[in-house]
Amino acid sequence: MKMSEMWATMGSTLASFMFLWTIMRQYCPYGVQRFFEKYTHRIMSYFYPYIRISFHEYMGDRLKRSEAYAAVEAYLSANTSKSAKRLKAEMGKDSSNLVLTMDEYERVTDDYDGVKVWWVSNKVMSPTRSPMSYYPEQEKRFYKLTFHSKNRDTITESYLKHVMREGKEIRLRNRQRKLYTNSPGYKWPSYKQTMWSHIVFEHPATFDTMAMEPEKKKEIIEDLVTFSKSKDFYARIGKAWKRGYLLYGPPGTGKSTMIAAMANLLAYDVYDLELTAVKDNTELRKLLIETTSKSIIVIEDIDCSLDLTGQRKKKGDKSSWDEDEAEKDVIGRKEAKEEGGSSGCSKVTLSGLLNFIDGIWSACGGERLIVFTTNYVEKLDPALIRRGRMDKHIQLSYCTFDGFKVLANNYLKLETHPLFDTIESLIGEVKITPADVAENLMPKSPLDDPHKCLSNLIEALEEAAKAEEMKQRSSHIKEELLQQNGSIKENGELHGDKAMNQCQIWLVNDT
Ligand SMILES: Nc1ncnc2c1ncn2[C@@H]1O[C@H](COP(=O)(O)OP(=O)(O)OP(=O)(O)O)[C@@H](O)[C@H]1O
Ligand SMILES: [Mg+2]
Repeated sequence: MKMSEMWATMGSTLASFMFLWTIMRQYCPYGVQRFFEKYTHRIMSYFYPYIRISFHEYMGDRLKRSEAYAAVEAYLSANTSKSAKRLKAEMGKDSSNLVLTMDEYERVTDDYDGVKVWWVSNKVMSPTRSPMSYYPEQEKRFYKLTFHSKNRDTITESYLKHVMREGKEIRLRNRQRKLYTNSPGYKWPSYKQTMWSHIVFEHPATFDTMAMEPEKKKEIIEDLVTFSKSKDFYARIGKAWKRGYLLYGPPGTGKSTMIAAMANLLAYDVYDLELTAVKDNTELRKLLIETTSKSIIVIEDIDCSLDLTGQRKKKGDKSSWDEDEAEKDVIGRKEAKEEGGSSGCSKVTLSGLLNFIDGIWSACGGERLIVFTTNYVEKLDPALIRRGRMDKHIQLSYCTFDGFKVLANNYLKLETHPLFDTIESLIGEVKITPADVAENLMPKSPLDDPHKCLSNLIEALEEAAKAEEMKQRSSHIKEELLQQNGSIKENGELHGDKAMNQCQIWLVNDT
């Protein structure tokens, strides 16, 4: 057979198939269509020099969107949306910019190392399998990649990896970060598979707006950035890619604010784990498995979460701040949680929590920070916070002059002011939290200028200094009285109380 005759035969066979196919699509039931489609493709593939790869949005019965499809979508939206003529517009992550992607049935070309490929965005209608479904058919979207068979190796071994890597990076950059909670306040719909519920994470805190010593801030930022870039290092040393942070200090010193700043620095999601709402260790593990990488798992106020505090009831504990206040606060918080009705039913144990942090399951996912916060670090079980579990311990403390300058810049846009000297000398003498400084710097009316706000702060500092002095004098007098009575050892409590009453009377008369 001559060459020209062969082409003619092939052409007419293909034309017949195309004609048959068109008729089939219009008049035949879906099953018959699928049968003919299958065989048409087989015959065509003998003559067709191109290879096609499909990326379906949903594979089989899986409810989860295919990651490969999402990566291709992101890649095409960034790389080829300029050449596409029909585009879809969707709201971007901060609801202010539009993201453009290829519209259905649109076709674009891409060039990779001199190799040309074609992408088509497509969809088919297929019958729904669920008898409960209201709709008889459902849309199935997919992207189809076409390339010449001579470039098979370049595309399958290199180009597709490039598309996946770039697509995932674009998705990470563009995604809306989420704040997850397992709080029982949310009612889980029965069909919901996950125990986490989420909202968009939009906390404005950054390390720039955090009031703390510049060197400490720099050290923490470097630690975090190094961690986020250490995938290979962790793999080499055979350790799961995660890091524990313990943030401790008095209330209002910025522990929660720092978690938000960490999440913003690394662009991580935040999982706020309410331990008292977790039924038992199994549920805790389930929650852990459901967390994704690039995230911070937070357990706030770990000391009051459960009975994990070991030495809490030990007498004579010295805490870094007022111990009476501390004791009252622990009990107060614990009671408050119990009133909420959840604390009583949790069976999570210390060993369950330790397993959560560094057990075998904690390695799945990778690139995760685990952060505990507490007001009472010395009351925690040492096993819980030993290095290796909580790798970095960060103390957040009362406001320093450096911290004040950051807040003055945040709240009043001031870098210097004649009243700064007074504040510098006062702030070194008193214990005032950044939260209190911030509150004083906040203008209370439209008429409040920076001078007025700084004067408010000076007033608060002077009051705090006076209170501090009173406290010191009273404890000094108390000590003296106890020594005079010489009965500290035998009956310290009774004499101590009497002495305290006496000294309070003297102080009142004094002032
Ligand atoms: N170091 C800080 N830098 C900037 N702002 C701070 C800082 N500390 C506290 N603040 C301000 O005070 C408010 C309360 O701080 P935050 O909730 O972070 O304190 P906390 O240490 O978590 O307290 P708690 O122990 O009661 O949970 C924040 O909204 C923030 O505006
Ligand atoms: Mg907090």
